[in-house]
Amino acid sequence: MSAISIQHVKKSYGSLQALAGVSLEIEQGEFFGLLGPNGAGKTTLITSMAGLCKPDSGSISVMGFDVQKDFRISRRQLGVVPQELVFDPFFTVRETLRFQSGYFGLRKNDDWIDEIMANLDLTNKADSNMRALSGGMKRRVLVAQALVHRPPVIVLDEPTAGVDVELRQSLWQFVSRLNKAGHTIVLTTHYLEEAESLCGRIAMLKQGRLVALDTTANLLAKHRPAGAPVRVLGDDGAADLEAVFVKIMAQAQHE
Ligand SMILES: Nc1ncnc2c1ncn2[C@@H]1O[C@H](COP(=O)(O)OP(=O)(O)OP(=O)(O)O)[C@@H](O)[C@H]1O
Repeated sequence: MSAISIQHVKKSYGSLQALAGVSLEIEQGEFFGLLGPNGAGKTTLITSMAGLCKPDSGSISVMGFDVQKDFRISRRQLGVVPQELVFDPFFTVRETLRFQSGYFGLRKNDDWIDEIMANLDLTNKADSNMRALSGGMKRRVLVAQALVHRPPVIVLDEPTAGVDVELRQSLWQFVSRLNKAGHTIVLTTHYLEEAESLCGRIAMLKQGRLVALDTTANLLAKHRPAGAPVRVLGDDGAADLEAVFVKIMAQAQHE
């Protein structure tokens, strides 16, 4: 069974086609990258996976559960870290996480909440009000919120936008650990060096269409600019994937 199965998904907003028929299987245990320029349809696809946006046609299942027909159980399989900073300013961090646990019917979740907070360096902010936190701290709480119900699949929509180096590193260490523990990770990011070093497989979207889908290693090998030296993945921290991305997007323009 795939972690996420996307079949022929189409979605339009008025005359704008945000998803033009996307099919994609993400296997359990993958660290999967969903890349594409602004407006490519990444967030629309993610909100559709979470059952929060209803495709015009096609279907999506998460861990075998259809997101429309089995909304509640499929939603439990998924932890989504949204792109926008959404929070209730009157709750403390701990209250926010308890409230989120309650949303999933979980009581007595404090041990896990403590563990998540410790991993995200939030412990000393546990009793701070959300409105008093910096943007980066709020983002950590969003990540924590996505994890309270221990979902097997974790989707991160640009989690490192506007985040400092330290949080990025601790966030990636934590997410990598979750991946090693068996969680499936789906990541969208505009930081291609992050995708290159973290993701085993990558899909690229452009104007609602899938224009590339392969392992990161294959994408790098196949689309390497002619004459460029072959390098070990990530050996100097340079974003080779950026050149690949630009090339694939330019090719897609002419199709
Ligand atoms: N609620 C909405 N109403 C109208 N148009 C929308 C809505 N949500 C998204 N769109 C449009 O659908 C297209 C895809 O948007 P989406 O947010 O999925 O792209 P994205 O790949 O996540 O972009 P970004 O990298 O900027 O976050 C865009 O052209 C966007 O303007």
